[in-house]
Amino acid sequence: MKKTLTIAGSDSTGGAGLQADLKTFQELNTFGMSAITSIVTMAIDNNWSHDIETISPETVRRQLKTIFAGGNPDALKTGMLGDIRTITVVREMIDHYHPKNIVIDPVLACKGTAGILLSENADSIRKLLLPVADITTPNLVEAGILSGMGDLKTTDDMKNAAKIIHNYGAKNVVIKGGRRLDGAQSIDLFYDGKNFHKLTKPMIHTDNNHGAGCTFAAAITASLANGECLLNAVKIAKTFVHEAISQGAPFNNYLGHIWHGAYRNMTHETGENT
Ligand SMILES: Nc1ncnc2c1ncn2[C@@H]1O[C@H](COP(=O)(O)OP(=O)(O)O)[C@@H](O)[C@H]1O
Ligand SMILES: Cc1ncc(COP(=O)(O)O)c(C=O)c1O
Repeated sequence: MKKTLTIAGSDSTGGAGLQADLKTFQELNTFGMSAITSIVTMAIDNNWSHDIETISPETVRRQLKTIFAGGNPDALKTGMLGDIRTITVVREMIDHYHPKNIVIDPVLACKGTAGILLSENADSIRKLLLPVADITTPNLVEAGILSGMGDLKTTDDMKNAAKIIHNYGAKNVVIKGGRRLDGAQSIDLFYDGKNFHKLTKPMIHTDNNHGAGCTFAAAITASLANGECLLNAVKIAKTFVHEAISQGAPFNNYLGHIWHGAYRNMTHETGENT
């Protein structure tokens, strides 16, 4: 049995965060485990504003010790992390146990929030986590922050940002253009330090996209655990999340969920990705 681990925050609505990760891990036939770093709640009486309560770094460390006591996972991902102290604990545990297949989803900006939620974490993610990442999966906003380039508007901007982020030590980078990049296609850009690959799917005109980023990174993680190469893992994840978005449903007036179970009913070729 292949084991997967997420180190991430809780989204009690079940769409994003560690809940999305665990569902995706299971859908892709891996045994999911989680270390919880924070609890996010959203306020219906305050325009769905997000509140983040962080779990103490020592509790995060104890969860990771508990998990690693069963042996290393076959792949792991990080999602929303508390603050620099949590990020430091995660790096220390990675240095101690040397797990393979590390996916860093640098969660700094959430859909449904006006601003950047965790911008102060950007520096520590850059310094402590990118150097140990087999792949990092920023969205367009996060790639702009991590690269220092600010607003990214074109695929050429994405290429330049990917190179800068690769130089910080991430072995591979996939920047999610998603709905933030204008056009009829949703374009993600994969960079392995030498070549660029564009991952393209038709844009879905929907607001039911909460959790898409978490799910994309979790599908990469599970696919790596299953022995796929990085490019294949990213292609599978693109198909997985595309199907999940296309079968999403509204949760309330502010939020629409994707359906993490959509991929299981597909015929499993990786689609038109190039
Ligand atoms: N409306 C959409 N139509 C098709 N694909 C989308 C859409 N929105 C997001 N995606 C895809 O979902 C994945 C997650 O992207 P995104 O939503 O930008 O991430 P995040 O949740 O981190 O902001 C990417 O593969 C992106 O291309
Ligand atoms: C715990 C948690 N992690 C991550 C995210 C980011 O979600 P998404 O995949 O939509 O970017 C959210 C968004 O609300 C969240 O609550």
